[in-house]
Amino acid sequence: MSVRDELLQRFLDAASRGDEEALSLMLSQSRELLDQRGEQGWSALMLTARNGHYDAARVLLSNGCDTSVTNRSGQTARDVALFWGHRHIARLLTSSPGHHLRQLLPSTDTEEPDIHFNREILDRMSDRRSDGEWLASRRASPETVFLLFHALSPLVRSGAEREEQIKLCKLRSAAVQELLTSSRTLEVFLGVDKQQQQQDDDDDGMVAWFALSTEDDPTQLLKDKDPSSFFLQEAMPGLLRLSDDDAGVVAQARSVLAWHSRYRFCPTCGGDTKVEEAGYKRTCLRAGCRSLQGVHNTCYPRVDPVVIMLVLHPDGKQCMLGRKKIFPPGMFSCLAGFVEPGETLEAAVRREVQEESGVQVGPVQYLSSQAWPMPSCLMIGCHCVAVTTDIKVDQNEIEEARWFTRQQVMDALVKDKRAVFIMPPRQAIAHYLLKHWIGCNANL
Ligand SMILES: NC(=O)C1=CN([C@@H]2O[C@H](COP(=O)(O)OP(=O)(O)OC[C@H]3O[C@@H](n4cnc5c(N)ncnc54)[C@H](O)[C@@H]3O)[C@@H](O)[C@H]2O)C=CC1
Ligand SMILES: [Mg+2]
Ligand SMILES: [Mg+2]
Ligand SMILES: [Mg+2]
Ligand SMILES: [Zn+2]
Repeated sequence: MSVRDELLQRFLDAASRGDEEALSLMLSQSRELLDQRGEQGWSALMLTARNGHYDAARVLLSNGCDTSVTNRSGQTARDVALFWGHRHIARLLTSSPGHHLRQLLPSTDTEEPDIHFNREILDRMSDRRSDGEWLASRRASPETVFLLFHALSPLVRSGAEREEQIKLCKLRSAAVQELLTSSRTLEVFLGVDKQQQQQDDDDDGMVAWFALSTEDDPTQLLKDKDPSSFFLQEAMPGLLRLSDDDAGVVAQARSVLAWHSRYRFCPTCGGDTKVEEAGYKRTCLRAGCRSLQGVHNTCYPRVDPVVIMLVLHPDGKQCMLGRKKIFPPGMFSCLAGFVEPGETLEAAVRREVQEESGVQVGPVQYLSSQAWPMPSCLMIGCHCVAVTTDIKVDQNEIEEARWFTRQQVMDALVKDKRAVFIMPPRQAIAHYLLKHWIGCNANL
């Protein structure tokens, strides 16, 4: 008997005896044993089903075992369980493949999280974007709020309450008259204040917000404005210092402005473009350009979908986090990656995890999303369950990836002195994915 056959025999014997520990141990050393069949074409799962070993069958299932495999008589493990009267095991095997891994996913019936960049204090009123007259009246109103940007950085000042917090400078019509008429200014209509709108549904009472992006020399501009104001230097972590209200507005404004800065010319023919729909469209000026026929998505602000996922260990007690080289020392976060064309979210999660960590993923579950305006990502937050556990990182993308226990995540969350890693900041959806997983355990 070869070494391989001997190993398989030992594995099948453990299944016949219902020895869960031996099964787990052997699988952790050689996963390919999982669906292999012995002399009579019987797999380990069939043997647990034959002998009524419920827990051992669960161990095999939680490792991602294939329930559709048949023996030489064409019976599946479920058929075997029914034949020998083990109804509870038959029921276990009736559930869809991956059912047991699926049970490890946290519940999703929660409120939408109020995380950074996600708050919507403005009603975008897209139907007004082409109403030139109305826009002109809003531009002239003394109530209207103008946010100033230079090179995608908002004009801000230090917050009064907390030193680390910064506030958007909300300029009034009188302060931006010159900018409004300058050809070096780009204007985007952001919407109207929702709160104000509720109090007063008269059109003239609406407080409109605009973003103005200027190419003028910022030092010159600042001279005659509030001396304590400044253009925020680094988007990361600078934008994380905004209040939740301000962050939501910046997410919208910065993404649209970033699109303008990258799509100045028509991506279809390279021609000049003109800005329309209050900053929400760029139309090619070259007659006959293909982008003028039908709906061309390059004419509208772009969003890049990115999946971000907390990978759960099949034992349900650990999760995988990774480190990029650019992260602050000690910080570990969820893996993430751009969705590729022609890919579902689930496929993108499986591919990115496999690429970056070598781990294979089974069930995937969406939780919630976050706008991430660096420059225009939509973070799609998911939990997923791994079916393999050996980590082999892609050094180009990730410096290190590790499994962390719930306790280790808890310690990091409360910044306990025993913490072995630093959590991603509370403003990132990665933080929320971790917190949600921890919160779902009633024992903690
Ligand atoms: N809010 C949060 O908690 C987090 C947000 N993020 C954001 O998600 C983004 C994507 O995550 P990564 O791990 O960097 O993605 P990734 O794992 O797909 O790798 C990025 C690399 O892939 C290439 N790439 C492929 N498609 C691309 C596309 N459509 N646009 C740009 N580059 C593309 C580039 O070479 C890039 O350097 C980050 O840039 C970051 O802004 C990332 C982690 C946490
Ligand atoms: Mg990647
Ligand atoms: Mg990545
Ligand atoms: Mg990628
Ligand atoms: Zn064109």
